[in-house]
Amino acid sequence: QSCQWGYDSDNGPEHWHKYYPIAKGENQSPIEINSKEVQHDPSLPPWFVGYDPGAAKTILNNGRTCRVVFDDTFDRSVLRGGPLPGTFRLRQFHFHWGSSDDHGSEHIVDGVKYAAELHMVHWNPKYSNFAEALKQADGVAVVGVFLKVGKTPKPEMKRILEEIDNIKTKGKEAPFSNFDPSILFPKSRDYWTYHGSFTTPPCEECITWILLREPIEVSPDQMAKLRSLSINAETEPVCPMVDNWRPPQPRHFRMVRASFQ
Ligand SMILES: NS(=O)(=O)c1ccc(C(=O)NCCc2c[nH]cn2)cc1
Ligand SMILES: [Zn+2]
Repeated sequence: QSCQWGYDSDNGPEHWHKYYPIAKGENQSPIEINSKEVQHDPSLPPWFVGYDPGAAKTILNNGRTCRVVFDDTFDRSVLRGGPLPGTFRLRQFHFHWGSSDDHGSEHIVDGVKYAAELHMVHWNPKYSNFAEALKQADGVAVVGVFLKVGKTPKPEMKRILEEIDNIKTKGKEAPFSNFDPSILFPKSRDYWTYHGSFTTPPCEECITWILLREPIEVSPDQMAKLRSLSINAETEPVCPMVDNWRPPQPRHFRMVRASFQ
């Protein structure tokens, strides 16, 4: 189907606006973070999470990313504080990564592209559901964590990467229980925050981004494992799931605030 968006030259980020006009909006994500231009705001409060490991449900390959889904039918796993008005419910987390270790993140910091970027997606329960929340400017909050390649594997990634063998192709899903995603956070809580959008179509401009300054470190083998996912269904020719990132979008008149000095 021609409007099936993706990351190839014929359906990638340069084409998205044809079916999803918001993609050319003035509050699009990702963006480049330039330390010299951020507004240091010491009054920005710390953010907190209270995640219930029992809320984890499944891990799936949707043909574009590897996503872990949580029960968000009540305030079971929540994010609050920081720039947010009230508590936001954790719905899912997923990743974006490159075809090699030198690129793959969506946000770029002072010219640095990380190998991957983890997005923890939360929505504002003052709206009746996620579909309603994504129509509101304060509807969604995403915590972004950069993945940097180093020698030491991140043991907390083990569970996720072990499941990958069961969800190699598009549409595959496996049970994924008893997982507290806060173990994936780095030590520091320092963050940048700005108002933006989904980095995938329809690119609604409903997201308060909270980007953690400190990357987590993963090993080359762990990155290779992510790259062993395929975008095709089981019956189709193999097509590796790599480079599922959107390039930076114009910042326009948006301010990026830093919680740290
Ligand atoms: N990369 S990201 O910005 O964190 C992000 C987070 C969540 C979604 C998502 O849940 N998409 C399906 C539901 C939907 C969105 N808009 C209309 N339906 C997409 C991208
Ligand atoms: Zn994402």
